[in-house]
Amino acid sequence: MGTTRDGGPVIGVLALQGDVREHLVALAEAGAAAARPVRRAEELAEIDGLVLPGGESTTMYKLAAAFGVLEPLRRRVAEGMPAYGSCAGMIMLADKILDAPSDQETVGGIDMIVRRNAFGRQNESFEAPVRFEGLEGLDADAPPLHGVFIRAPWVESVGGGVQVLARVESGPAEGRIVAVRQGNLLATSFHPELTGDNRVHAGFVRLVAEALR
Ligand SMILES: NC(=O)CC[C@H](N)C(=O)O
Repeated sequence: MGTTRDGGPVIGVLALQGDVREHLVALAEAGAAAARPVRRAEELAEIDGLVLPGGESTTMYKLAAAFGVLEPLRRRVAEGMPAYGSCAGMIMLADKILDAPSDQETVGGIDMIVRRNAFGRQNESFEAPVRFEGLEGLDADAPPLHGVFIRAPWVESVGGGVQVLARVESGPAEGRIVAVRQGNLLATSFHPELTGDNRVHAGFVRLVAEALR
């Protein structure tokens, strides 16, 4: 889908709820030709890739269903449109979720089980360095990302086609998966959009550009 545009890909941010503005800024800084909010199915047809922001996934799901954007979004993701989800957005991209209301659905696409609010009360919000690999510009030698975790999910388990990009490196949650990639789909438990370090967004912009070729 999508057509090549001069100057780089056009990337949307699902703008139903959550930290939309921060992602728009990060995408613009990371080299997207245009970054625009997306609320409706028609707008979804005009983008080359989509970011699903951080926020609250139960609300995001309900609004996506109410705005009639959930099914079209599932279709475009199934057709191969690149997408990146941070935190609540990661939950939205999971094929299966735990500790969510029983009627909460996702867009899906990544063969993983994600646990909401997984880090528990004591560790509800915290910051930690995250070494990230498997995305252009973010190999094992790159300086770590500053991981901002806010009532964050973790990835409980992944299927065979999913690449693990980062794990928690110390503390009680050591070893837990916090970043993954499956094909054109990318997800992080944490919020690079809140840090001013746009390397994950730059990697995503490149991924979208490559998918257009
Ligand atoms: N910072 C976040 O996006 C938190 C995610 C939130 N706990 C949820 O379930 O959607």
